[in-house]
Amino acid sequence: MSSTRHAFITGTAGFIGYHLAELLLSEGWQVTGYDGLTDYYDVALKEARHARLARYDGFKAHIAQLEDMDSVMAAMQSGPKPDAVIHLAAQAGVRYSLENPRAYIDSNIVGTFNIMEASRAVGTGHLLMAATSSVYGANTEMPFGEDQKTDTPLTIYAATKKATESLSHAWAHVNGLPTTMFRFFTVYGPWGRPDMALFKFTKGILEGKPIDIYNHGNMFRDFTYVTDLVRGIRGLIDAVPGGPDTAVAGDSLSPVAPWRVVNIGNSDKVRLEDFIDALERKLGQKAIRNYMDMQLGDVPATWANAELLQNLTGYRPQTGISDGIAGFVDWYKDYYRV
Ligand SMILES: Cc1cn([C@H]2C[C@H](O)[C@@H](COP(=O)(O)OP(=O)(O)O[C@H]3O[C@H](CO)[C@@H](O)[C@H](O)[C@H]3O)O2)c(=O)[nH]c1=O
Repeated sequence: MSSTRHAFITGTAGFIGYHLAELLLSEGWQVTGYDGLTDYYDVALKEARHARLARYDGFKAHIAQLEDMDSVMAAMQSGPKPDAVIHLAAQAGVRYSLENPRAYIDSNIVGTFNIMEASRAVGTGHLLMAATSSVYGANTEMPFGEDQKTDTPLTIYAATKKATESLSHAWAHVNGLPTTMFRFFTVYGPWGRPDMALFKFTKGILEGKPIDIYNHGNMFRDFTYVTDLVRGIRGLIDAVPGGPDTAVAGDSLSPVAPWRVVNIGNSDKVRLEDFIDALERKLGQKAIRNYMDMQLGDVPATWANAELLQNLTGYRPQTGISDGIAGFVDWYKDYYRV
């Protein structure tokens, strides 16, 4: 019998899914990717990520929508039974959910249920799915811990992700399917998303155009470097939730299901203005700053308590913003030849 491990990853043409797939492929895993290549942002960037994964023999991609249950099931049954299913595909982005809320219901609720159902049907050993730090919504107690209430989401985006935490808990209870939910904190780095702040700021500064800075720069984010993030996910793949007697210190493990939720964040509260200053230093160019008011749906601050991740995996993210920004800018200049 082959000892090669098999992962089914959704969103492999996306920012985080691409990085995770590359990490597992480099470790010798077989990876089945599933991605809808939606045009929420530049499809060429998504195709370029997939092209890099295609250099590995162990990678196979299925291009279809999450909402298409027949395709999800066929893809999941196409290879050996996955040791882990890691669901990272989503309609992402906080602000676009004000414009097009239905896209979030379709992709994040219906699509996530399809992944849950297919995971149960094939009997994977571990289902891992992305929620978001945005579920902490209007909470003000910092840092955000997994034991806090998350009953005040500020956008439909956050609400759909919170809903998937509830749906997956019930699913894990009913089916005994071990499930880990992640709450990510503003992930950034090479191959990043064009709708996110670092990409928009870098592009604007290099083109000599003004950059829009929300809430006059008076916001805080726990910026998490993508390489650190996928190392955290990698550790959690092997931290399969079991019964209540397997809980570690500070665990969010459910008393009635093999289910837990884990923050993956840098545990560092960075002021947006300081982040932009660091970007200017790396680029050697000043930004033209267009200060704006707070945007509807935005949270003023995020800051992760990452102790549970450390207790489960022995690892915690550690890249500071100057190294992280440098990693992004070097990639951006190389990829766009500027
Ligand atoms: C796009 C944009 C953002 N900002 C500000 C808002 C935030 O304080 C900060 C970072 O914004 P973003 O890079 O869009 O990230 P954020 O709002 O935290 O949301 C991200 O992080 C969330 C939490 O992990 C994810 O669920 C979202 O999918 C992801 O987009 O920069 C600006 O000032 N101007 C901008 O144009």
